[in-house]
Amino acid sequence: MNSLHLRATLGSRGIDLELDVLEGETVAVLGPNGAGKSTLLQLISGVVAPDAGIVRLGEDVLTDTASNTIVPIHARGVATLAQEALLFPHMDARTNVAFAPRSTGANRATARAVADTWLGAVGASHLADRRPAQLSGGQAQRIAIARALAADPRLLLLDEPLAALDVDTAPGIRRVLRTVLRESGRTALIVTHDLLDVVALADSVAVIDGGRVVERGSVTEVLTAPRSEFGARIAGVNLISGRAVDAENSTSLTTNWGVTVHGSGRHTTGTSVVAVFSPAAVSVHLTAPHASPRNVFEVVIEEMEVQGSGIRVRSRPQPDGSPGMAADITPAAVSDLGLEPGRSVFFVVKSREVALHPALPSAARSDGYRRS
Ligand SMILES: Nc1ncnc2c1ncn2[C@@H]1O[C@H](COP(=O)(O)OP(=O)(O)OP(=O)(O)O)[C@@H](O)[C@H]1O
Repeated sequence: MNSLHLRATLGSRGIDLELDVLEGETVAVLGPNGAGKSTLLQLISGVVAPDAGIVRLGEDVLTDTASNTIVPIHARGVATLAQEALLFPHMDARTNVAFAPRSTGANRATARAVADTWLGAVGASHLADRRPAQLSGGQAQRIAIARALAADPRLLLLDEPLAALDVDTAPGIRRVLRTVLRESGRTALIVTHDLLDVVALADSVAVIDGGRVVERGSVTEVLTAPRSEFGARIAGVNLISGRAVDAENSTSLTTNWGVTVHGSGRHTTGTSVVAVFSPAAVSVHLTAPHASPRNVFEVVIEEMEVQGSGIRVRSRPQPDGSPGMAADITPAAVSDLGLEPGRSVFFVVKSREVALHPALPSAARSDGYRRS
C-alpha cells in the first residue's frame, strides 16, 4: 500500500498541515507564494522535520515525532523531481539514471538495463551518452524524470517540474509525466501554478493557504465548485463568501459587509456558504436594472484586460479584502458603455447562474472527499 497520511506542524514556517492521499492518486498542490507547498514536500521527503506530527506511507511510519522516528531521506521510498534537473555534471545521462538502482544495490549490468528502460520510457534513449552540459533544459528534465523513476519510488514528489522550461518544451514533458503517472498508477504530489498541469496530470487538488490545506477535492469539484479564494482564482470563477439566510424556496447568502447574493442550493441558515458564478454570466450596466430574480452589485471598475476574444472587467477588491468580481463582456459592449477603470457600474447576474455551496472548514477535508 502506498497511500500517504501526513499531519504536521512547523511553527517557524506557520505550518499546520493535514493531508491524505490514496494509493495511485496524483494530487495537484496549489496555493499562493509562501503558502507552504514546498514545505509540504520537504516534510514528506524528510528534508525537514516537523515540530510535531506523523508521516505514514502505507503501513510504514516515515516520520513520527512522538516516537522520535525519522527515516533517512534515501530510505523513505520517496523521489523528488525539482524545477531544475540537478543531474550529476560529470556523469553521462545513462549513468545519472543508473545511479538510483546502483545505490540500492543493483549490479552494474542490471542498473544499466533499468536506466535504458526508463530512458526509453521518457523518449531519451538517444541522449544516453551525453553529459548534462550537452543537454537542453527539456532534455535534462527528461533524464531527471527517468532518474527519479529508476529508483522505483513508492511516492513521487514533483515541485513545479515544468516551471523552468520554455513554452515549446513544456507540453512534451507534460505528456511524459502524464504517461508515467497515469500508466504506472504511482502515488504522486505535484506542486504547480499551471491549470494545464492540474487538468492533464491530477486526479485531485489540495489548495494550501497560510500553511493549511483550505480545500481538498477532485479536479472537477475544485474547478467547477471551488470553495476557497485560490481555488476560484485558478478555476477562473467568481466566489463570494458569507452566511446562509432563508429565502423563499431557496437560500441566499449575506456577506459580512451586508450584500445579499441569491442563488440555487438549500443550506441551513447561519452556516458558512460560498456563491460561485462564471464571469461569463455577469453583465455590466450603467444603471441598476430592476428585473428579478437577479443579483445587482454596485461596483467600481479596477481593471480591464483582454481575455480570449472578449474583455474581462474586474471590480475593486471586496470590503473584506477578497478579490473583486470579474465580468466577461464583448469589446463592443465595453466601447458602447464607455467603461474604464474607476467608473461605477452595476454587475448583474441571474440567481439561477449562481450556485451556493457549503464552505469548507479551514482544515483538511477528511469527511466527504472521494476520488472522482
Ligand atoms: N528554508 C526555510 N527556512 C525558513 N523558512 C522558510 C524556508 N523555506 C520556506 N520558509 C518559509 O515557510 C513558509 C512556506 O514557504 P514554502 O516555500 O513552503 O511556500 P510555497 O507555497 O512553496 O511558496 P512558492 O510558491 O513561493 O514556492 C514561507 O513563509 C517561507 O518564507
